[in-house]
Amino acid sequence: MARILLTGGAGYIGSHTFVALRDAGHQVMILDNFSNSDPDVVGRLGRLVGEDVTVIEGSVLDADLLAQVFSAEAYDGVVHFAARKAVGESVANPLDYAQTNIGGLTALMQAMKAAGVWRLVFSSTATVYGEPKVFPLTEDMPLSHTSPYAFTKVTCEHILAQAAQADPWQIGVLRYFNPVGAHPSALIGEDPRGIPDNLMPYIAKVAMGELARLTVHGNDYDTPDGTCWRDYIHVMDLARAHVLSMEALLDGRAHVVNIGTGTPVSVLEMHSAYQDVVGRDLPHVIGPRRPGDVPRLYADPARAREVLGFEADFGLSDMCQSSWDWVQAQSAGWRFNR
Ligand SMILES: NC(=O)c1ccc[n+]([C@@H]2O[C@H](COP(=O)([O-])OP(=O)(O)OC[C@H]3O[C@@H](n4cnc5c(N)ncnc54)[C@H](O)[C@@H]3O)[C@@H](O)[C@H]2O)c1
Ligand SMILES: O=c1ccn([C@@H]2O[C@H](COP(=O)(O)OP(=O)(O)O[C@H]3O[C@H](CO)[C@@H](O)[C@H](O)[C@H]3O)[C@@H](O)[C@H]2O)c(=O)[nH]1
Repeated sequence: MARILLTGGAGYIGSHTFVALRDAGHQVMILDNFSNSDPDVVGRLGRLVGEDVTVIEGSVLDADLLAQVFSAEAYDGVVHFAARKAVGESVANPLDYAQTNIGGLTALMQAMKAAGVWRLVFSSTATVYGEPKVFPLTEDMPLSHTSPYAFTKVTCEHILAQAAQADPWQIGVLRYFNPVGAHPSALIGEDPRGIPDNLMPYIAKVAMGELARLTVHGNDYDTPDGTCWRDYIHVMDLARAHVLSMEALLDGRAHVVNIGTGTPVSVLEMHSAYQDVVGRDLPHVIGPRRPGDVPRLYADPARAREVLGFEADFGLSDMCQSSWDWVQAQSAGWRFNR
């Protein structure tokens, strides 16, 4: 049993990881400023783990708060989710993204260093591979960036590598591919504000009748059906990867790994799989390409298997089913009464 702090633990991936770490027998605390999450998630996490959950409300940019947090409790490690993640918004507000994502990491690491807490799991992304030409993507490929958001994650990875040269850090970098789906209880899931940018939440809103139709962003890419390939990973699998990552660090095994399934899925294949789960046609039209999209992005998952023993359990229909259960539960409003 380890004592673990999750920054951004009230968010989409953090909340699922909280449950997975608790289920694995660890003691877990959350630090979150709720800038992109609903405080109601705290009650729902309490239901899932069967006892009250307390969240330290505040920012990873607050050095005084971080010093208090690390002096109040002897943590064995930290999983750092807290960040801003909207690519388009990062183009409009690059300074905010640098401040939260890079400044948040350095503030956290300074506080951890002062407290002698050296184990850190970091949320990275497939977007650090830039516009790759060779597939599947392996971890030794060069890093680059096509947005301020990606720049912050590439920079964070460099900072982590440099810090590990200077001090006895044990760091796990997880490069997530496309996380989707929700907890089978439908108590926690992804709750995008406004019109979703991402494919599965968008299809879910079409299925709910909240949006009229999916626009497929381009069908003239160099893929079999002309629509972009991505490597979608169930958030339950992703959450489990964090447990394995932290346990590897407790065992002295630092790592940088892709977390994906290794199976590319096109936009039209995703649309079709969601239709199968819902049991009816979901309207879609073909639109122009979305600026900045890369045609293909999928992982070589071999290193995660070798280093962490991680392999995805869930397939595309499980991902769609859990998303569909989640959005229906949200809409029915019975999530608080279960
Ligand atoms: N969801 C994805 O598609 C995806 C893909 C690759 C990487 N990531 C990375 O994974 C991490 C988690 O992503 P997510 O999808 O769960 O995002 P999310 O927005 O749902 O969760 C992030 C959480 O961090 C909190 N937060 C933000 N700024 C904070 C601050 N200054 N101090 C304290 N808390 C703060 C938010 O309130 C939120 O609860 C992020 O670092 C993101 O960049 C996400
Ligand atoms: O309404 C929509 C939304 C998306 N797409 C397409 O669906 C695919 C997937 O798009 P999306 O779900 O937005 O994911 P990505 O653009 O791959 O980006 C996500 O996945 C990356 C990691 O792979 C993260 O870095 C990003 O933050 C995260 O938004 C792309 O081809 C999009 O053009 C559509 O055709 N119509």
